[in-house]
This record gives sequence, C-alpha cells and structure tokens, in this order.
Amino acid sequence: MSDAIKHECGIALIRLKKPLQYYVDKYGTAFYGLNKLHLLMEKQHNRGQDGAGVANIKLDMEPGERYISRYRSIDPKPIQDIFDHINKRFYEIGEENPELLKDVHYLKKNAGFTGELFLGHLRYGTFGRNSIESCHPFLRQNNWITRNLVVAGNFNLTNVDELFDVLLEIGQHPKEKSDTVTVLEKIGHFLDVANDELVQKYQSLGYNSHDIYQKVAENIDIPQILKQSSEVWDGGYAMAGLFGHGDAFVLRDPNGIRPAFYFEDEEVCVVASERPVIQTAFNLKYDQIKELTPGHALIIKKNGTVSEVEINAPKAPAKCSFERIYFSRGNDYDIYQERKNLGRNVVPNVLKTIGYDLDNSVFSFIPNTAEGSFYGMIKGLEDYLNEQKYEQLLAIDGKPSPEQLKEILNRRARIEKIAIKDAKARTFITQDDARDDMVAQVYDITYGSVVRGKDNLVVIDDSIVRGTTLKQSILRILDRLEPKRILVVSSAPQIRYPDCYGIDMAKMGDFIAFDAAITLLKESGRKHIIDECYRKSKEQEKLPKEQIVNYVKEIYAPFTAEEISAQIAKMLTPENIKAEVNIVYQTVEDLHKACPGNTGDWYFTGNYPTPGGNKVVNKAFINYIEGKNERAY
Ligand SMILES: NC(=O)CC[C@H](N)C(=O)O
Repeated sequence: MSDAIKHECGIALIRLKKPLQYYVDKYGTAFYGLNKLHLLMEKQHNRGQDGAGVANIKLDMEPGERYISRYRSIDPKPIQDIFDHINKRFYEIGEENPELLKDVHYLKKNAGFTGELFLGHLRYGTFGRNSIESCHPFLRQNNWITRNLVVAGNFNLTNVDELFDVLLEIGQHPKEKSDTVTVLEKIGHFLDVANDELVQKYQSLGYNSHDIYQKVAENIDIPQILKQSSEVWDGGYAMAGLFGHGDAFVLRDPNGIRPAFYFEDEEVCVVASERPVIQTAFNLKYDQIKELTPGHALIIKKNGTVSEVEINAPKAPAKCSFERIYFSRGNDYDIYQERKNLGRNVVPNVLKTIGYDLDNSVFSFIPNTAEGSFYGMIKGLEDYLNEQKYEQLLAIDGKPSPEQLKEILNRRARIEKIAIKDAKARTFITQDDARDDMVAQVYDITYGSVVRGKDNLVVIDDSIVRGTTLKQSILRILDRLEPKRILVVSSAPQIRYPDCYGIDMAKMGDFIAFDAAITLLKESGRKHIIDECYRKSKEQEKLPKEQIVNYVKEIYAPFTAEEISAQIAKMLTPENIKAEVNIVYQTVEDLHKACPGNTGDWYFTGNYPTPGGNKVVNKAFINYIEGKNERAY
C-alpha cells in the first residue's frame, strides 16, 4: 500500500480454563496466558499503531485483593512498552527468589496480570483523539464484583450521538464523549439493571449478601445484557468485554463487517481479529479455528463453558473486503489465495493496456502488501503465455525445429524487483523546500531493470486512496528508469465512498476517484450535477438515517470506471516526467469473484450495509462542499 491508509483495530482475548498450576506443570510457566497474549498482539501489530492496551482478571480472589489489572501505552512501540512494563515486576520477583515465579498462589496475590482472563487491544483511532485515555481496554469499576466491566473493540458506530443522547435521557452524566465510553456505559447500564433485578430476586429468596453476589455471578444473563445494549448500534463491531467476576464475551455485528475468529479446547478459549494469528500462537490448523457468526456473541462463562449465542439476527452478510485486500495479514490460508486471485483477475485489462506487448513489458509491485496479488498477476500472465505457446505450436506444420521450440518456450513474463521501500523517515523538517525531495526518496528503484524508452513498466499496488505517495514519490522515482509507459495496477477497485465501520477513510476529499469525478463534471460543464447532489443531500440532512439515500452515487453515474481511471492517471502524473502514466483498477465484479466470502464493498459501490452508512456519506459530501475538513461521524 503506497497510501498511508489507516489500519484497523485488533482484539485478542484469552481465557485459561484450567487452574494456573496446570500450565506451570504442563508448559513450565505461570505466564502461559500472558506470553500467548503477547504473541497474539505482536502478530496483529499491523492492525493498530496509535496505541495498545491489555487487561487481566484474576478469578476467585479474596475481598481486599486486587483482581483487575490494566496497562495501556501510546509509546511508538506500544506492545513492547506494555510487556516490558508488566514483565518488570516479574523480574523483580525473580531477583528476589526465582522459585516465586512458579508459585501461582504467590503470584496471584502479589503481581498484576497473573489471572486467567486476558484482553488485549491494538488501536488505530477512528473517533476522538490519539491520547492514552482513548486507548482500550476501557474500565467501568465498581465495588460489587459483578458490576465491573472491561471493554475493548474493533469497531465504529455511525450513531454514537444518538446513543450518547440516550445515556443522557436515562439520567447519566458521561464524563466524556467517546464512542468506546458510550458503548461501555450502554452495556454498563444494562449490567446494572440485571444486577439490581437479580439482587432483588435473591434477597427475596432470603440469601445473605455474600451469597447473593455469588448467585448473581452464576446467573447473570450476559446475552440478555448484550441484546438490550446493542439493539440500536449501527455500525461494524467486534466488541470484547470482561466482567469482574470472570464472565467474558465477544460480540460481532449482524452484517459481520468486522472480523472475529476463535478457538476452544479444554485448556483455553482464544479470540482474535485474524485467523492465522491464533494458528501460529497456538500451533493449530486452519480448520480448528472458527469464525464467529455475525450477530452472535461468544460467551465464555466463569465456569469455563463457551457458547455462541445469537444476540441480533444476522443480516445480509457484508464482511469487509478491505480486510482481504489489505488490512489482514496475507498469511491467512484463504486471504493468500484471494490476493492471488485479485492479481490474476486484472491480467486481461493489463494486457489490453500494454497492447499485449509482453516482450517489452516489465512487471513488478509496490512493496510489501501487494506481493500476494503480484504472484497472482504473474500466474495470470503465465496462463496467457501458455495459451499463446499452445496456439503457436499447433500452428506449426509438422514437427517444430529445435530453434522454433526454444523460441516459443522461452517466452515468459519479465519480472523484476523494481521498487524498494526504505526505512521510514518520518521526521522530515516539515516546511523545508527539500521536504518533497525527501519524501520522494522513501522508495528506491533497482537501476538497470528496464530498457529505456522502450519498455512498459507495470507495477501492482493493493489500492489507491489519495494517491499522494504515488504522485510525490513512486511515479517520479520509477520514471528515472525511463520506461515508455508506467502502468499502475490497483488490486482494489476505485475507492469512491467513505468508510464508517472502523477504517479511517471519512472524508470525500481524501479519495482521488472522487476528485477525478468532480473534475470531470466541472470540465464537461456539468457542475449542476454537483449542485443538485448538494441540494438533495442538504434536504435529507435532518431525516432519520433509515430514510437517507446515497445521492453521491450521482456524482459518479455519468462516467464509466475507465473514464474515471483515465482522469485519475492524469491527476496523479507528476509534472516533468517522461513516461505516460496509465492506471488499471480491479472491477467490483472481479473483486467479488476473488473474495467470495467477503462481499462488503461500500467504499467501492456506495452500498452501505447499515442505514447509518448513508447518513455518513451524505454528511461527508456536505462537509466536502462546505469546505469542512472533519470526519462525517
Ligand atoms: N479502528 C477501530 O476499530 C477503532 C475503535 C474505536 N472506534 C476507537 O477509535 O477507539
């Protein structure tokens, strides 16, 4: 990915189902859960760079003993910072007496993060600031054990304002307006209600105070609480939570927009945002990992029982295709195949654009996430060439001569490693005139890989959002190789609409495809379409989200995808470069063929799976026209 598109958040949850001593005996460590959590988080570091956090709950502690620990960090290397911080205490204990590091009783009484229930989170913020206070997990503390709640999620809701107002209506006074706090308080409210009801019930049955909370802990109906609190959430979410007494959950949105995978056996229950992460951390096979059903919650009771429970009826599946194209790590069994298919599917259009001139074309990719689709593109080119060789051989009268055979068989796609990504140099002195030049050097090239003035240079990238790095850096540096033409291939279709479900792409002006369509409208004397779209958007601004229509589609409607691609190519071509620049995008249809299980495509099509999406795109368009540079949710 050449654009600095923002990653998702990632979650990791572990419940150790056996007493800690079991892991000491079997694996030789009292830190089995903590180490696995570290691994799960490290392997998902791609999902969030703003910060990270972990929480832990110890089961069956005595009153007066601490049982919830949490640590968060916005250090440039937050995962390392967190585990350094946690492990420091263990080093101290080890210095004192190494035996104590295997004494689970001592550890539970004397050190944090030695419980049985772990929750980790990696954050890329889509709401609010990048402060440590915005890092998950969030805590809602209480002196009654069953009222304690810890929450972390990969999510974005379109109706946080609405939900916030409901909190006010019921008389709450939230100390801040953040989406995670709003969700936490929403669940917290129904948790309180459930507690009150159960306490009353057991009081009337004559239980004493201590036993009452024991009974509450055993009988609290987590699915009911989740139903009540999530009923009106509009958005994408994989929301994880822990309760003070030891129950836990992970709830997935009804369209399955955000991913969640899990594994369970007699020792552990593990949940993460990506499947191969669990495979690697616990040495498991692909089919041992389950995907959490949309609209369902995984409920992990304190007693160790695990079940998937329907919370909200699943809706039309719209699992995020961007996870497959770019966000999730490419080492997932399915995702690797899908990325290769994405590359393979663009081949016919690529061949057409280069006039089928394989002899004078060099193929490469933008490091590193486009590597999977590059392999697919090569396979597609090989298929094409094989087809040609077959035809050529058949066309020969009689037996081909050795020379003919060699010539035909030797034809292959010319593949080179062209672009190299060097270490990030983030700390440029900003306003300096030399800055652009420095930015241009973030990528480098392999000299001598292209025949000057003669070759087409084809490079595949996974997607193009704003295209800034392409324009400022990549195209300029590729032009130094003096190809006749540079063809940039995007394994994703044109990004035309904002995301409001957890990817930070919330402004129309951030999309080169949108810029291109607006420019085309203006240049062709059709500005009235923009005005009309603005008028209609404004008119429905105050309507309930269910009634809002995505009129922004009308901005793109007059043009074919190819016309917009051509305009994008024009706009992204830097001044003073020699090569002709073309851009070929994946079609939406081919995207669906490549990633059949993840049909969520609203950023490409404007078809939002929830009503709130239409409200967001409406707002984003109004913001754009009115010159407001802010998020639309
Ligand atoms: N990318 C995400 O899932 C973000 C989670 C949440 N909306 C936050 O900003 O903290």
